[in-house]
Amino acid sequence: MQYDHILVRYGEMSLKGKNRKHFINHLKNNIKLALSSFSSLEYTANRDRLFIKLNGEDGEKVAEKLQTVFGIQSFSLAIRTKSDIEAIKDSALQAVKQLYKNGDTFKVSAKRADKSFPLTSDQLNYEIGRHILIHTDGLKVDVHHPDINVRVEVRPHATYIMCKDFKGAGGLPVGSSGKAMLMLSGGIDSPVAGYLSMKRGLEIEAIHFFSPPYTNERAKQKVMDLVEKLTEFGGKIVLHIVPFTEIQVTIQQKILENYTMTSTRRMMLKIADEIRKKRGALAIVTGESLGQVASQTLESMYAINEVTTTPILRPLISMDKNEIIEIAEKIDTFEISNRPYEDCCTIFTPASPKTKPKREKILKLESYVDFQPLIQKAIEETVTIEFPRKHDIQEKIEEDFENLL
Ligand SMILES: Nc1ncnc2c1ncn2[C@@H]1O[C@H](COP(=O)(O)OP(=O)(O)OP(=O)(O)O)[C@@H](O)[C@H]1O
Repeated sequence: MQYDHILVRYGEMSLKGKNRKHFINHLKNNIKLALSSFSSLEYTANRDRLFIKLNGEDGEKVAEKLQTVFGIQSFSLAIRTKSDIEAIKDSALQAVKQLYKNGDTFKVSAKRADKSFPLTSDQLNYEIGRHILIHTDGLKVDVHHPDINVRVEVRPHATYIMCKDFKGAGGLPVGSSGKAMLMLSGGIDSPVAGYLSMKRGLEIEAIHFFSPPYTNERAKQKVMDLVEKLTEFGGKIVLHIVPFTEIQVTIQQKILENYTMTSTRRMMLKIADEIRKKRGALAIVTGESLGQVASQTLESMYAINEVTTTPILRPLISMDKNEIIEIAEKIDTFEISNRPYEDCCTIFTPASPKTKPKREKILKLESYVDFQPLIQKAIEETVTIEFPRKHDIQEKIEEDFENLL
């Protein structure tokens, strides 16, 4: 007997009383997007579960994709049957027969969402367990550490039998906490910051500052590949590529050398905030971690942050570099970030940037330069790209189709 459904258990959001519907809708849409290459799937959701009908799609392959979707606590491959004790016993037996090997142990964990069902959960455990024992060889009961846990959920319209469970990605559905702008360099940290904000339910739009000819097309491609990778955790991501050369060159020419880095960061933040307003987001996310480099001391953050009152979210603030790298490896961005193409900050970094810049001093230094027209021009010339790009989806569908043949 083949698995014909996947039963999804919601994560933390099931705690959030009034917002539940809103969370479930986001989750359902995100799941549909993540599984869009499996065209036969059908979805239904209720207050505590989401059901995916496989309609012949490969359950294991669907499960692999589902594991990256935030807002899922766990999910199981399931067999759906009638809510009738004989049908349940028979399906449970078939499910176990597919899985067990000689010497394995099992237990039955039955739950009734339908309290009018004539047997209690304990009676169900007993009846189903007995049936399995009678009709198999070399299988024993172990209620504490079984090799196979046969979960049975009796619902009013059907019963689901599950022996194969998967851990979900946890967190909240992307988009359910609103939208923020992610300042994305080509480095290791900012993609990880993006991933962690998505985990807490934020939809992100990425902003990258690009300084041709000082930075080349491959540096831009690296950022696009990072965005593409992040879409695996939450569907669509818009990337804004801001031409930054004129501003950086002006800073080099007009600002005291050891304050150029502070000024560069301030200009980036100002522009990011303007784009944020246009795009209707409520926060800016960065990959800063306290004390990691000159621009990330508390004094630097104080001087840089002065340009906006918008909340700046720094999910990595308390993390050590090796902890950040561990996540980057897990989410598969580390290798992309490690490609050798430099971004605009690396190239323009002064020999000895001020680690404790003074806010008053940078304000004074910048007051001699009219940055506003340059900022406006950079915003007007910003290029916006949506990921995953349409042709990527088409290619993916074609690739999957070829694999089927
Ligand atoms: N070219 C850029 N475009 C967009 N955001 C940037 C750029 N450079 C830096 N940032 C933002 O500023 C943060 C701090 O950058 P910085 O270069 O000081 O630190 P980092 O530890 O090297 O960060 P990362 O590994 O993300 O590059 C980055 O995490 C990112 O959010």
